[in-house]
This record gives sequence, structure tokens and C-alpha cells, in this order.
Amino acid sequence: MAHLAWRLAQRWCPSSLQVISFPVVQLHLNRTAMRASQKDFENAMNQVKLLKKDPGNEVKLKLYSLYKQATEGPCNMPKPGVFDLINKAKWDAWNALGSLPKETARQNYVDLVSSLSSSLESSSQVEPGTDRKSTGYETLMVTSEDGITKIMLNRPTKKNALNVEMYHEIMHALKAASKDDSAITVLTGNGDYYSSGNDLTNFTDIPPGGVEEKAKNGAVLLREFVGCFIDFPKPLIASGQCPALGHLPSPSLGYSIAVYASDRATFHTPFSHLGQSPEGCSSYTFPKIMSPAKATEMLVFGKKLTAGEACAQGLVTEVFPDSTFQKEVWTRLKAFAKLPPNAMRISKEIIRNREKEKLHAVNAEECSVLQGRWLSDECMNAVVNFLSRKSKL
Ligand SMILES: CCCCC/C=C/CC(=O)SCCNC(=O)CCNC(=O)[C@H](O)C(C)(C)COP(=O)(O)OP(=O)(O)OC[C@H]1O[C@@H](n2cnc3c(N)ncnc32)[C@H](O)[C@@H]1OP(=O)(O)O
Repeated sequence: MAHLAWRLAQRWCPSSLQVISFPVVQLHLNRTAMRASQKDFENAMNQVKLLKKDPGNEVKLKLYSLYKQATEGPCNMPKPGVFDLINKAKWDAWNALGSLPKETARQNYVDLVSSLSSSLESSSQVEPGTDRKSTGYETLMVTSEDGITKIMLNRPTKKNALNVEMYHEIMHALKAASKDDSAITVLTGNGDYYSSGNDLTNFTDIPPGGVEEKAKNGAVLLREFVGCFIDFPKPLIASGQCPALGHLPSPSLGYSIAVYASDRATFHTPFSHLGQSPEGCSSYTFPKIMSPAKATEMLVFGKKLTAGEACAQGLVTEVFPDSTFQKEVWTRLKAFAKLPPNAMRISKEIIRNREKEKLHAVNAEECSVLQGRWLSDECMNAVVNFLSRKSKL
């Protein structure tokens, strides 16, 4: 099922709606004097699920609000907090319909869907088996082909720093990949950095509850994010051709991520430099995999490892020359994707399940410690120094 169709079918669950920066799509509502019947309304709902192209956030909000108004009447939900951006956008859209009668909302919904169906391609025109390419993500490119779902971080101008939207989108993409018909999932980055870790501007957006609330929200988000990796059921492969900082070099998450790196890649977890502490379960997995002394160099002193060093330490599965990296990796991935998917999933489960509870506990503890670190002068100074261009890693 196409990604968008899934999302539409869910009527935009809060975690999947990107509201902020889609271009506004001009709507040409075809208002008719006729009243839409319940059957027309249901047909329109089904039609929405068949849309292949993303109509844009503005339109999705409109559809959402009309649907809610048509089925429940005027907005009856408490207003979400300013930081709950997605739910707030949905609430605003619904609330803006005021006391619009249910029948009119139903008619407007039907008209809107009809105008979309004529202007956007519907999935019935897509040949079965056509490769899927996501259109609904702002910060990722997600494609699925040959039994492989590829999740590519796609903020190359920001060195693929993870902003809040990207955290949510990665979680969404992982959840979708866990249910799609691909056998394996690959995580990679677009541009000259696999990722530069947490987007440090995340720290600048302070909610009314102040920095304490910010830190608390960050810890909740990080715990959920890392939890998605721990629980991901299929084989997950990180494919990195270039340097990686922070989160995503915690490759041993869940003990079941294979990591392929080019000889140009480096792995760097500069937590102390940033006044922070280990995350991604690295405080538990790195010392087990590398040895406590080597893990200390990396996690406490922020030692950057070359791909060769990381491979020697067991953090990386295999290193390839940069010039042949893509060919080598994709040859392997395509072969893995032909293996029986259930056998791979079950094998992963049996490897991981012994450690799963422990990993969730470590994750919770790391996030709680980090919550405190984010309020420290050490962390705030490091972020200010980066943002004021005084420091780089
Ligand atoms: C929910 C919250 C959970 C938090 C959990 C904590 C996680 C810990 C970590 O993630 S630790 C890692 C944090 N990352 C960093 O400290 C990296 C900071 N970036 C750099 O040091 C450098 O940018 C670089 C070494 C990655 C690349 O240097 P280079 O000179 O090649 O490129 P620029 O510095 O000019 O970067 C290009 C633009 O990208 C922006 N950018 C890069 N990294 C980040 C980042 N992590 N956060 C925000 N923005 C980043 C940079 O500002 C440039 O933007 P501009 O073109 O608009 O100026």
C-alpha cells in the first residue's frame, strides 16, 4: 500500500502529519447546489485513500477539518499546547470551521475530493508492482524496490542534522517499513554527511514551560525514537559513505544493525564536547562490543574513529573502498533481500529478544540523564558556541 494512502487512511494520525512547509495548493472547489449523501461522503473517503500523490499539508488539513466537522460537528477538543505543533494545526483547522453545518461540511469534503481526484493521479492508474516512492516526507526520501525499503535522510544542506520533524518522520518510516512487504530496510544519508546528529537548533525553540519543559519533551522524543530502533523487527542495515556524528553512529543499537561503511566514513560521538552524555543505548552496547576502555575513548573523550578502526572494534560490519562502495553494498543488499523474510525476522527476534528489555531500560535511563544534561551550563554553552559560529566538531 502506498505510503500516502496509508497516511490518508489513518486520517493523519498526529505523528504522521507534516504541517509546516508544504506549498499551499490552490483549491478550486466545485460547489454544487446538490447535497452530498452519506454514500457520496463514504465514496469520497475511499477515493482519498486511492490518491497517489500527496496533496500537500494545506489540503490535508482542510480534508481533516471537513471530515471532523461532517462527522462530529463543531470542534469539541481541548486546544493542544503551542508545542504540539501537529495537533495544534489540526485543531486550528477544525476550529476555524466554527458552526458550519455538518451537511455543508460533508458537501465541501466531497467537492474537495472530487477536485483532487481530477487534478492528482489516482492509484488506479499505477501499474501493479510499480516501485513505490514516498512523496509525503519533508526530511526523508523513502523508496521501496527489490524487497528493500530505503530510508534516506534528506537534509543535505544541514548535513542531515535531525530536526524534530526528522525524528518523527524516521519513526514513521520505520513503522511503515516494519509492515510493508520488503524483506530488509536500509538507512542512509544524502550528501556529504551521513548525519551530523541532533539538530542543535532544536534547543532554541523554547516552549512556555521554559527550558525544563523543553528538556522533558526532548527526553520523551528521544526515548520514543530509540525505542523504534530497538523494536524494529526486520533486518536493518546502516549504509554510510561519509562521516557520521552523534545518534546514528550508535550502530550497535539493538545488536541487530549491520553497518556498511566506505573508507571515507568516520564515526564520532562527541557527547562530552557538547556537555551531554551517551544515548542510543551506546552506554551499554559500546563497552560490550568494543571493550570498556575503547568505549570510554569514544563515548567519554569523543574520539573519532575511522571506518577501519570502527570495523576493527566491531562497530562496523564491513568497509569498502569509496569508489566501489555503492556497488559492493547493493550487491549484498539485493542478495539478502532474496532470503526468506520470515526466517530473517525470526532470527533477528531471537538474537534481539534476550536483550530487548535491557535495551529499553538503558534507553530510559540515558534519556533521563540527558534531560538533566540539557539543562546544564556545559550543554547550553556548547550549543550557543555552535550557533554563534564559535565552534564546530
Ligand atoms: C530530541 C533531542 C535528542 C538529542 C540527543 C542528543 C544527541 C547528541 C548528538 O547528536 S551529538 C552531535 C551534535 N552535532 C554536532 O554538534 C555537529 C555540529 N556541526 C558541526 O560541527 C559542523 O557543521 C560539521 C562538522 C558537521 C560540518 O562542518 P562543515 O564546515 O562541513 O559544514 P557547516 O558547519 O557549514 O554546516 C552546513 C550547514 O549545516 C548546519 N549544521 C550542521 N550540523 C548541524 C547540527 N548538528 N545542527 C544544526 N545545524 C547543523 C550548519 O549550521 C550549516 O548551516 P548554514 O548553512 O545555515 O550555516
